[in-house]
Amino acid sequence: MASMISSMSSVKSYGFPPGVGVSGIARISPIFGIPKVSTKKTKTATVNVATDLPGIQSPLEKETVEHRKLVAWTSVRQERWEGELVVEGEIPKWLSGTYLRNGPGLWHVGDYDFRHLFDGYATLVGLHFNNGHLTMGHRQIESEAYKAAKNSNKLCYREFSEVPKHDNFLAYIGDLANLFSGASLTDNANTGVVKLADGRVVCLTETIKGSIVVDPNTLDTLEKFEYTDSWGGLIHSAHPIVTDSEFITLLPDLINPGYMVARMDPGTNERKVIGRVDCRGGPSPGWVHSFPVTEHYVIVPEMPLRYCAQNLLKAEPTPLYKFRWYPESKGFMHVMCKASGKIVASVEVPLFVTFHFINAYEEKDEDGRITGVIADCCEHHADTTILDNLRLQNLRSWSGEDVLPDARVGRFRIPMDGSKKGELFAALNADEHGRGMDMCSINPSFLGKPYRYVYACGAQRPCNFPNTLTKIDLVDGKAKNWYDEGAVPSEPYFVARPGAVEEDDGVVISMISDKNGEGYALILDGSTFEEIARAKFPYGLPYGLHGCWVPKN
Ligand SMILES: CC1=C(/C=C/C(C)=C/C=C/C(C)=C/C=C/C=C(C)/C=C/C=O)C(C)(C)CCC1
Ligand SMILES: [Fe+2]
Repeated sequence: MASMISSMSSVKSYGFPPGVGVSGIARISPIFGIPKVSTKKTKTATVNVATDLPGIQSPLEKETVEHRKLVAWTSVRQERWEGELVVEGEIPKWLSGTYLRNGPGLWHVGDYDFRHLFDGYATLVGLHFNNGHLTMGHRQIESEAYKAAKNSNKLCYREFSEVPKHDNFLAYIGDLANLFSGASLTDNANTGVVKLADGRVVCLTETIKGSIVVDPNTLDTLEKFEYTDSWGGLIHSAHPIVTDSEFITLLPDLINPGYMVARMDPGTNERKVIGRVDCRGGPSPGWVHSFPVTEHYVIVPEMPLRYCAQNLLKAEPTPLYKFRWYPESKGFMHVMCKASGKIVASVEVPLFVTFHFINAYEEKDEDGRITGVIADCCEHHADTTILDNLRLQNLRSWSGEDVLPDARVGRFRIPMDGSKKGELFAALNADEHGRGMDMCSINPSFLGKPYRYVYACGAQRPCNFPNTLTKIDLVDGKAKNWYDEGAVPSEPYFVARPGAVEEDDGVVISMISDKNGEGYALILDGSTFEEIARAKFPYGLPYGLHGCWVPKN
């Protein structure tokens, strides 16, 4: 263990209560009153050693960990760590910058266990690449929700499925009022992380207040990202479109069912409205976890899995949490012109369930006229079961059966000739990626343009969660798959080689939780999809959702 940590290994002190570090090098903060972690001293550095940590996991976690060593679904063992990793293989020298990955990594407060993957308090992991060397750090995001839970040892804000318990009826009524004002909603920014064109790095979730600026180098929580406009709203898409020139976001309107599409200029905190889409079905807007854009259009999906005000008010989770499946309300895809805000197409499409759009682009005829829009997503065959699969109990208690619902690259074709209906079909035979498909990335230079390659998590069955990394060639309809038996890889993230011409010239970064309870950073060649390097973490980390790349300088 110690041999993994070079003399550069250090964890800086940020004024946490005194931990167990020696000489001011290693300091950790026990999470929520959990006993302190032991450290061992190496010849050159003090490191936090991740063995034998009584009490570091909650009772339920301890029980399940005994059955299976995988730590993807167990809380992060300490608040922070930082150090250099030993690299096996060779990291290209051109890979210079930081890969940040965010996700819900802490699923309990005191003795209370959260129930759903999406409930956990945000754990930010940074992989800092420099001249072939790799330093890793992780730390908890200091949201109000996290700090309040830490201070009071109980849940204080409404998370994805968890609601604070009320001592009496009056407190319950107060909480309902706070729900309408947004005061009781969480700011636990546990879903993604983006680098804005002006250099700020923001962690995000679906509550607007859960937008938090972090330092990509130290992983410090810097400040809340406050919007200076007066659009208000409580929720937005967790995945805004962020490039070096644009930031586009979607705000569902739960009162007059629809969506506001807005942009924000670099260096500002002010969203400016591009336009509005009125819903065509249902009593409420469809859940918009993400949406795609083309060069000229914003594509607004209206999924029959819709926000549900009644479920928002409930104290106990419903089968679909804050959402409801309304098949009779149908599904629609709307196309809005970025420049004018006008809706240029709005079509009914077959029922669908998707959380992650992959990309979209415009189809043109031989005269260059736009005839249609293609929008690709990770589509769950119009089946909401995946939400239930992502309950922690299900993830932790896998018995070896094949229980991961099928998913595919769902391709929407939206005609631009005024037709009323659009199509939805599989872009390739889903057996190529084991009928598992989610957590995707592309070469960001191809955003909104015709493209060929998708990197995602696929499946080698039997499994209960996507357990492979897959590179899909949408032109040949073929996939290359990476698999490590018993391991859970997180979203593969493509970083292009500077000066690259080919779409897949670059590397793919993922973080793996392996069957022994350990974890490593994995670097694959973007073209061959072969491993080129890996670097073991000091201990396995919890699963994470989405990442971003922050180039040096
Ligand atoms: C906190 C509140 C909400 C929060 C919603 C959140 C945090 C939603 C997060 C959704 C994510 C991370 C979806 C990811 C999907 C991944 C999949 C399907 C992977 C599949 C693998 O096969 C609201 C619900 C907005 C309500 C207010 C309170
Ligand atoms: Fe997501």
